[in-house]
Amino acid sequence: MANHATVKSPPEPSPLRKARFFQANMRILVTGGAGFIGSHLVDKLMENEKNEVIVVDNYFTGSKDNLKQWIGHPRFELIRHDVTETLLVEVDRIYHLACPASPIFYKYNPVKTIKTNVIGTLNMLGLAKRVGARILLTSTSEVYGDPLVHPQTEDYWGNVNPIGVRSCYDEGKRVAETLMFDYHRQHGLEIRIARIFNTYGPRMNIDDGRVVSNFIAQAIRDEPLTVQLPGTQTRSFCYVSDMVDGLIRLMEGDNTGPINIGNPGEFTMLELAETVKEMINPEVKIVTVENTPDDPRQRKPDITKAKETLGWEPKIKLREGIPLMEEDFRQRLGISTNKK
Ligand SMILES: O=C(O)[C@H]1O[C@H](OP(=O)(O)OP(=O)(O)OC[C@H]2O[C@@H](n3ccc(=O)[nH]c3=O)[C@H](O)[C@@H]2O)[C@H](O)[C@@H](O)[C@@H]1O
Repeated sequence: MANHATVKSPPEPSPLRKARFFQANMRILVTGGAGFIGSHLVDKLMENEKNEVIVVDNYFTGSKDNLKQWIGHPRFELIRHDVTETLLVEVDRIYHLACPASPIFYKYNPVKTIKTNVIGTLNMLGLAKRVGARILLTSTSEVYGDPLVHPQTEDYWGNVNPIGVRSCYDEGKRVAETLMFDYHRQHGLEIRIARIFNTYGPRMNIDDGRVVSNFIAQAIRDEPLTVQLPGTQTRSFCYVSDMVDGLIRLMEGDNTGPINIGNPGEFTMLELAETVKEMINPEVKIVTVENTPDDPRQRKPDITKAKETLGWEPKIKLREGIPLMEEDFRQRLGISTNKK
């Protein structure tokens, strides 16, 4: 038998060995990641090349448009999914944001809102337990209801109407917090709870219905700014990049929370209207309109805990944030300036 194998060429490496697999250090799920805060959080998480980000969203208030910069990116996945249904994905971190946040939208289908907060959070906790992920819930300043303590500290238990039109959201988030702590105590889950105070910035839905987006859109469209009565009610507005920074610090720190994340700069709604008028359209009218039931009269976060445990405090003042949002709204509305 002739031996033909005189010169042996090395064996071809298998296609699997040639392929360069992406190795994520951290696989992160963001529920509600196509929404306003969610999409800014995704932008920040994607900056880190070691992160792989999976977004689930049902697009009720979120939009693919907010994530168009990432669609097709090898470290990014987008899944149309409603958190009231179960989900199984292998992840290390879960940022659980999914829930409509604007009163108009969360009151539109209150039963669905409470299902999202209760069943949605149960499903995400079940997932966290199964895959051993750390989970962060974005709760809300609304858990304080119409607060009798001012500013609000995390140990204040709140003043919430359990049967009011806002309770699908307020009580829903309160149950979500309870579930988080029960899973923590009963199953040893790693949990984080952020209590988010009114947040604003680019990508808010133009017809979202919340006050900053309403006033900015109205000023640009030259329509009267609608201050809901009495106009002396207060809110404290946090710019979205500060919020995202706080959420990531909370997730990666070692305090479970709850921790208030918000900007303590407090304004009445009349002051906000005057500020928007002065900065965007000095000619625009300010009118007063009826309010909705159970509107909290005052709200301002005490952020001592965030400062001490996360080394976090907001950087962007309202007067710095408004022009950034104005620019985004003008682009989307296709209105360059008010003055002809
Ligand atoms: O913006 C947010 O992050 C919060 O928005 C809502 O809370 P709320 O404070 O009621 O938000 P807005 O609807 O923006 O209302 C704020 C105040 O502005 C007033 N408002 C609203 C809209 C408007 O056109 N004019 C106006 O004066 C309302 O009466 C209220 O007193 C949600 O319930 C919170 O969960 C969410 O975190």
